[in-house]
Amino acid sequence: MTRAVLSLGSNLGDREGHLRQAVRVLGRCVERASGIYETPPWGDADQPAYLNAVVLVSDPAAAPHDWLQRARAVETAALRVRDPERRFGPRTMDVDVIVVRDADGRPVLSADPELTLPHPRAHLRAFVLRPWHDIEPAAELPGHGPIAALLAGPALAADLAALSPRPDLALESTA
Ligand SMILES: Nc1ncnc2c1ncn2[C@@H]1O[C@H](COP(=O)(O)OP(=O)(O)OP(=O)(O)O)[C@@H](O)[C@H]1O
Ligand SMILES: Nc1nc2c(c(=O)[nH]1)N=C(CO)CN2
Repeated sequence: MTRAVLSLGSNLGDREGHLRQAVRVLGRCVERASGIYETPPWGDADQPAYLNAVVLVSDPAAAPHDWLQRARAVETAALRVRDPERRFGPRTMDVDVIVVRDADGRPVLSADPELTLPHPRAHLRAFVLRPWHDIEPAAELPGHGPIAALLAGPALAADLAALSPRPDLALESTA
């Protein structure tokens, strides 16, 4: 049994459609989904704005690496093409595994480059922490403390101010 926090991002094509497709592909393991934010590109400014969201997922049968496999399946479903020249470049779909917790709620720690846990850049990314905080306000990022404190700190203030909630969009169908 593991639970995970997954970050979803898209800045090419039907961005909202890609995020909604991600939720569909992840299926019944999605426990909670955040609202959608419009966010300026991080790490490589010369690309369109992203839509970002976060989902909390759980599965009695999933090991930590299964979440990476599922993340890749979601990216493949959105026909993501990797550009080796642009590490943080544009993409139809990006799914990052932010944290994984075991059945007792303990965080899984990993230095494996294939699956580093927690995600090594999550603490720098308002586009991850803000939607995550909306759906799990008391969450902690192992090694960095409460996400509420990270969001209140000076390092993320400018990025946070540049995020725009998109209440006109939703991850899950309300029909
Ligand atoms: N926690 C993690 N979540 C997702 N991918 C990870 C993680 N830890 C390591 N990786 C590895 O990172 C590699 C690059 O993934 P990807 O192309 O999605 O990176 P990126 O989205 O460009 O950058 P970033 O990981 O900073 O968001 C993948 O091969 C994957 O195995
Ligand atoms: N705003 C924003 N910027 C990014 C994102 C993302 O999801 N949102 N993903 C990236 C891939 O590493 C690089 N930059």
